[in-house]
Amino acid sequence: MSNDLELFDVTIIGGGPAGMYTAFYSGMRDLKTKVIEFNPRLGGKILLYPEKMIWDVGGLTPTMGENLVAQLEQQTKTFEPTIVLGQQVVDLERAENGHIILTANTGERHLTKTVILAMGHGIPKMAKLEIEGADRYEVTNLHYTVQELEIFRGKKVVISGGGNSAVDWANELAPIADVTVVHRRDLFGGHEKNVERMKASVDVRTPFALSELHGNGSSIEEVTITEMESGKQERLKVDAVIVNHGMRGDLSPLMKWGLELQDGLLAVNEKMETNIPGVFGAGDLVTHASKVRLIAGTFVDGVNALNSAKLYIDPEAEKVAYVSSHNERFKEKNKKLGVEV
Ligand SMILES: Cc1cc2nc3c(=O)[nH]c(=O)nc-3n(C[C@H](O)[C@H](O)[C@H](O)COP(=O)(O)OP(=O)(O)OC[C@H]3O[C@@H](n4cnc5c(N)ncnc54)[C@H](O)[C@@H]3O)c2cc1C
Repeated sequence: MSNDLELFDVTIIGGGPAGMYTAFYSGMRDLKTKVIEFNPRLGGKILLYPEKMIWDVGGLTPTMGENLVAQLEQQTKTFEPTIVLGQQVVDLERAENGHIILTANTGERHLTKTVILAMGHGIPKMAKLEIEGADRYEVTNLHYTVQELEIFRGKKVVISGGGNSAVDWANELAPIADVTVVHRRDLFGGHEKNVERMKASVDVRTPFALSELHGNGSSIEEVTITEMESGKQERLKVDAVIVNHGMRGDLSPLMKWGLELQDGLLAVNEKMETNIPGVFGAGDLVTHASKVRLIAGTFVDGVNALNSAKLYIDPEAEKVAYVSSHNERFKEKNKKLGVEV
């Protein structure tokens, strides 16, 4: 059944920051590696915020999302892993010899000794604004992501939502636009510093919900916001509305594959092992006692998952890779960079 397929040591499902960095580290540990990503390009959720500044990745001064994706992509390709784009893995089964066969939505099958699941929240879909007829404005001034900051310059922008993304966009837009944030609770998600910065620089309306859109047929001109308890309403003039009500992904295939979830996420232990031998998890997808739900956290998960995969394949292997300066595989590469080793 699987004789015709090329065997890989590690197959990583998901090409976001967790999957990309894990592929690089897999090369450092000399494993034959494949990455399968549903989207036509690598980058994961960072592709949703190409122009946002990222401040909290160690060793990186503030970097735009798209630049971090470019750097990660370059690093991912260091050891020339096989990268498969545009395929969603829909099935995972064990072959008779213990290897694992993955099947994609295209029907293509992939054979591997181990799997690292780095699927974030599955194929993410933005939670839509639950106001009738809102979808007609999606082609004009109702936005679910911010691809380009400049289009909001000098505009009256209402942001609906109170999570990380809403706070981040409010801060990014504050210097160039007149921003009002509408949120149904008083508490906001995200770093405390960012929340403080937002409160100091934009108009924050809580506890309010966006309840009506008033348009001229093609674009929104005003919105009604309603106070949660009193029902008191206000109308605000707007040039653009940004909705950040979170993302909904579908992780139900994981259960079909026999994987255990906890709080809707993939349950892993401190070695990033799932309940299925040879299958590991990393990144936003997983939950464990010391999970850090940030890009930096995905890197640590990825290293631990990969080291566990290495030991699964070869129980005699070193537990971790040596630091990169001691890695044989970098000697040639250092020479090409003109660096003495
Ligand atoms: C607006 C916003 C701003 C943020 N800002 C920051 C910040 O400043 N600093 C920070 O540290 N973090 C930030 N984050 C969080 C950060 O982006 C995530 O923690 C990170 O992207 C998680 O990486 P990941 O690889 O685990 O998952 P993801 O980035 O979600 O990538 C998962 C990938 O898996 C793919 N996939 C899913 N299912 C399948 C399948 N079945 N088959 C094939 N492919 C599949 C998806 O298409 C996706 O590309 C922000 C998030 C958002 C939304």
